Amino acid sequence: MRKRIIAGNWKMYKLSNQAADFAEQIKERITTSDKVEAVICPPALYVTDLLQRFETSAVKVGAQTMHDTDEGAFTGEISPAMLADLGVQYVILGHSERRQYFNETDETVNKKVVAAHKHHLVPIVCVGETLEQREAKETVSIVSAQVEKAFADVTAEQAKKSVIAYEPIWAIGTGKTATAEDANEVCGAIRHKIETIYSKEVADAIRIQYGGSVKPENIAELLSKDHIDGALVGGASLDPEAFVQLVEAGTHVE
Ligand SMILES: O=C[C@H](O)COP(=O)(O)O
Repeated sequence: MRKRIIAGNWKMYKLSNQAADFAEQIKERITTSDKVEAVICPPALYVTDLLQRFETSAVKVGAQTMHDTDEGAFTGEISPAMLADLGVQYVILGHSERRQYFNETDETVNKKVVAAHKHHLVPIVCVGETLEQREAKETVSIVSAQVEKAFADVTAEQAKKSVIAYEPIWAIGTGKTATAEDANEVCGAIRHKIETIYSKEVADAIRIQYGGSVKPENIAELLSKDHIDGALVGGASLDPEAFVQLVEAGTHVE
């Protein structure tokens, strides 16, 4: 069975003392488990502090984005080499907010996925359709194309270690969740796409999360589905109690 992954994407929320309080509240409550891993992706400014606070905890730290080159004259950017140097293990790439507000494209996402693997960072590659695309029944073709482009030049061994987050854009921060059946169907289509690009072995190994208004109240049903290996959580991950409950669901749900 694939190890589940519950990742909190804090986006641009929390001041430093709030980030520290959160870490202190959860660090001893989340313990190492064979079934689930927990990742917090804070604003980049807090990465170092959280890495220290979680040093003896099972909670891992991820970044929300990065540049695709090791260094250079790119004011304001953070490189994969810098993240790896600090001990960051995960990086969210191609989140729909990055695509919408910061001009990220399938091509730039692909460069970042390749760069992440070069530095042994696990990419959480986000894909998802708009409401318009869903209504036009284009969901599977859109996410399949996003996956294909994101994984260009990524080896099978690297793909196996990757995480894909299926996040329907219309479900992000809206309180609307895809039904567990719909989410599972799309995650299954993504797994099938990975099988056609690589092999069944890679498709069986890669972890696919669902994201979009995931909360303690709806995570159990989502995790009970075959193709859903975890969640990428925005709003609910800001609350320590809710985050602990989400991770606990990862160990309890069959
Ligand atoms: O990265 C997380 C997603 O954008 C979901 O955010 P949300 O849980 O607030 O809907």
